[in-house]
Amino acid sequence: MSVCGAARCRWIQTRSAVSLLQQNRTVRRHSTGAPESNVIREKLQAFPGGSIDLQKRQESGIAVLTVNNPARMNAFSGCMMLELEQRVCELETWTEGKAVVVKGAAGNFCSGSDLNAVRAIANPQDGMRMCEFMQNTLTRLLRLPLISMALVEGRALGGGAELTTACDFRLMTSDGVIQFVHKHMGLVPGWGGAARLVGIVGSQNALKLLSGAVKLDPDCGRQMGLVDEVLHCSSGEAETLAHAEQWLGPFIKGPAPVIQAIKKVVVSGRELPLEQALKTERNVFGTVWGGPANLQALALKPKHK
Ligand SMILES: CCC(=O)SCCNC(=O)CCNC(=O)[C@H](O)C(C)(C)COP(=O)(O)OP(=O)(O)OC[C@H]1O[C@@H](n2cnc3c(N)ncnc32)[C@H](O)[C@@H]1OP(=O)(O)O
Repeated sequence: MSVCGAARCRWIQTRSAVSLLQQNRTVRRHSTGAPESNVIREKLQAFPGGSIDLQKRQESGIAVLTVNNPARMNAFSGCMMLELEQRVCELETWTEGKAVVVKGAAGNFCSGSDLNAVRAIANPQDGMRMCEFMQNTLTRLLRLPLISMALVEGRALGGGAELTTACDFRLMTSDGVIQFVHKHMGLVPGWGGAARLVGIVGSQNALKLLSGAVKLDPDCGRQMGLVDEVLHCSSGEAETLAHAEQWLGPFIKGPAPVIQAIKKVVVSGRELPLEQALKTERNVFGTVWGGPANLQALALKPKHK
């Protein structure tokens, strides 16, 4: 990414954090004086491997974000965590976009954080820094003005299961498994997955999934409300992705500014206290009222002229 792009990323990150939840007013600093986020960035940089690939399809307005580290079942290396932040940043400024599909490479979703990296930074301070970094990135992913979907083929384990909860929808292939394996690792979710899971399935179900480290198959996932659709397709990744894009079809029909506005009012309704959510809704309404799509729709209703 260019320096300009990186600066814009930081600006957007700051702006969205301030405008939406008014969090992080002060930059926490390490004893060296460097911002905490830079301390963990340097540490994560030391763990290479894999990539986070982004393909933006201008014609459909759908982006495909791929967690790509098949030799380690798509586990997140440190560099991949940093790359995810960059990719999310690119999506934040994609004004023509409507949706993003998050998937794993080579028929698996993601096996969480790379256990080699975890081992090397296995102290509470670095653990908390890494979690804060991933929480920020996944919160930004969930707040994108794009409709997001986790497409779970194969396994979504640990941090991989948490990643699925940072999307608006979850689709699973019939061989898919979502498992919050943290308990088996002597851990709890730390990338915001527990908080989001409670929001999606309720505290009773979340407690069962986390304390039982339940291997959730697609049908149980649907019953619990974690999974929105099960895809029964057998001809490989491309066909599965095509099915997922087809599923998104009705929700992304229409102009990008309207789809993005819809997502924005849902995010504010989901996250903000009512008064603030209502204010945001008015502001977002103002961006589409009298806009091209609105005027075009009015022109198609001659009876009401
Ligand atoms: C945020 C907190 C977290 O995410 S904690 C991490 C949670 N994740 C885990 O505990 C998953 C650990 N992995 C496993 O249990 C198994 O590897 C799973 C994914 C079930 C696959 O088993 P199986 O089909 O037998 O393959 P395998 O074990 O031989 O794995 C293939 C190669 O991939 C690697 N791998 C897998 N997961 C990770 C991981 N999270 N970090 C680092 N490496 C991972 C395995 O080590 C194995 O590599 P290699 O072929 O032995 O070099």
